[in-house]
Amino acid sequence: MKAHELHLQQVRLCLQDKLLLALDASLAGGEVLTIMGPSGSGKSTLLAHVAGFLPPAFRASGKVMLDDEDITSVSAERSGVGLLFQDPLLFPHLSVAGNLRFGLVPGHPKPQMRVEQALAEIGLSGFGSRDPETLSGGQRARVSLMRLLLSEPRAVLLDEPFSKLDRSLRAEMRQLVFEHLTSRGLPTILVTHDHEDAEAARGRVIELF
Ligand SMILES: Nc1ncnc2c1ncn2[C@@H]1O[C@H](COP(=O)(O)OP(=O)(O)OP(=O)(O)O)[C@@H](O)[C@H]1O
Repeated sequence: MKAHELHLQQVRLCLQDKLLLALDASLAGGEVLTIMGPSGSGKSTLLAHVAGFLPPAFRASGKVMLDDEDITSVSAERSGVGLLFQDPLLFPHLSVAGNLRFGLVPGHPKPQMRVEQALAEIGLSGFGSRDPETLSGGQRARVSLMRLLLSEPRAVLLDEPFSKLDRSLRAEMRQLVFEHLTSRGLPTILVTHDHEDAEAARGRVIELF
């Protein structure tokens, strides 16, 4: 599997002409960069910028490069940047298998087989026809992760992805997420308030102020 690289080149984000943050960072394939900092320091805004949907109230300079491609202001859908948030956003009108199939890259040669395999990879074989609401929080989180992976992203942004999970599930989910992302060579930016997340990510930590 090809490893990708993500480069934030002298990225500066301003809100009403006031500098919110300045960041210069390169992420190799499989590397997780953790961003921490107090509420309002700009963590989610940074992710929004990398995902290409910076709200109009902000001004940005610098470049976001994915491999050799300039993806500054390119939407995540088009740039191949995958997102995982606190709440697993599964479509309620689709079955678990339907949700996974939705993530699958268009034109996949064997969608049914890939979805079955994906369910097995997250320990949910036989759950394909279930409604997402009938799953536990941890099961929904795993489906959400797998749907992201099936879309074959080139980089991933995680915004507090474990904060809504029970403490007991958090460690398990952290391990699963980081194992999958690093083994696929995906550069990842993790935003979190939780030092245990940062430890599990085993990468650099940048603190915003
Ligand atoms: N759409 C917007 N328009 C104007 N200002 C905004 C907008 N979104 C966020 N802000 C402001 O930008 C600053 C950074 O917000 P941001 O959500 O990035 O912080 P954060 O570090 O992610 O905070 P938290 O840890 O609470 O999620 C805050 O002062 C916030 O009020």
